Amino acid sequence: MTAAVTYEHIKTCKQSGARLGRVHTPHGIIETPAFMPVGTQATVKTMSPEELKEMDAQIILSNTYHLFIRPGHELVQAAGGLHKFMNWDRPILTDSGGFQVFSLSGIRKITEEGVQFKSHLNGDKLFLSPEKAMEIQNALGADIIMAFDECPPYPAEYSYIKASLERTSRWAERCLSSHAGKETQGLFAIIQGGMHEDLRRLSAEQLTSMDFPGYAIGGLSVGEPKHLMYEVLDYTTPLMPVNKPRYLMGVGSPDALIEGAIRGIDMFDCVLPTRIARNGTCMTSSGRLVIRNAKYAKDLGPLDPECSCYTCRNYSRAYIRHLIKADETFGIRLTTYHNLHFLLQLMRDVRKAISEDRLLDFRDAFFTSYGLHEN
Ligand SMILES: O=c1[nH]cnc2cc3nc(NCc4cccs4)[nH]c3cc12
Ligand SMILES: [Zn+2]
Repeated sequence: MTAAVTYEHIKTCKQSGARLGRVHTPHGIIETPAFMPVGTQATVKTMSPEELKEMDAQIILSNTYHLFIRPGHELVQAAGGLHKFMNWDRPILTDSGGFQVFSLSGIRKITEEGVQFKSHLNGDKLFLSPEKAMEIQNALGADIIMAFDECPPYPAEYSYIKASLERTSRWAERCLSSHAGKETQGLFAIIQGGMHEDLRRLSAEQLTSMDFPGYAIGGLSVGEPKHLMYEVLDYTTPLMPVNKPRYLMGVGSPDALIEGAIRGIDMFDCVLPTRIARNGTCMTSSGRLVIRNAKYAKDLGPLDPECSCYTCRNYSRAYIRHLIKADETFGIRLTTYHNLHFLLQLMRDVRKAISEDRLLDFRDAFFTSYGLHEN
């Protein structure tokens, strides 16, 4: 039986080594490199599915941890699964919950079996394990699901990171066996190993020997300096199979998306565009713009003169600033729409630059205009 999720390599950029590809899933094809908007609680905050399609979001993310504690994966399953529940008929990826347990719930205890923790909502004692994470993600029905892993804290002792990645590999094995027979979903493993080349190699070897349909790089975008993240990518992506999707978790900012693509990454996700939109910070072609700033009070121009999105075609900075200052939800909808469109458009431009073998030139031009000089 053919795997539910497969990678099709289209071409490699002659100038940068970045690759153009397609990820085939049961709910459609994803042109890569791709940015995935995050819809943690079964919604990309304030956006409708129609608006997400309008900006051509190809795939969105949702979170196992959040949907497990509320409304519960059984309810979503009874509603026909996550696609039906949230009226999204394109691909969905769910994270496995491990990372959210560590970043959200206070009390927790890690054992070989799994993780005991308290719900950050009501303090209920809960438990997640590789098997439980597979049961939940199977009930939710996402096209791509993630193995249950531990993202070690940053920084952490070498010995802790080594022991943790070895357990993550044993957990990956358990995910594979409990997922067996449910090939309607593609199960990706997550490479750990902190910022150590030998440990990244060890994790990659252990996981690629188990033959997953796709591989993610975890343990990054956890507070480390950007140059360190790029260094880890420099020696980790070459360890990953060329014929499988490569997903960098939790990244990111416009510069990180471009630098990640140059290093062979195919898929990215980040809460940044939606999160900063809620306090009125916008990504524009000449850098970040904080709309609350008084200098925009009478500015009747668009958020970004270079942008063709719904927000920039119909509303002024003065109007959006007024809405944000007045705490009007429509203001957040307009900044969210623009920020998501900005990153989705950036990835369309990246794919075009790869197809024309000029991604390094594109990066230099983008960084100059965005105000990112080599630091
Ligand atoms: O190793 C990981 N395993 C599974 N999920 C993750 C999600 C991740 N998201 C970020 N960074 C983005 C952030 C989102 C919220 C706080 S940091 N880094 C991440 C690492 C992992
Ligand atoms: Zn715009």
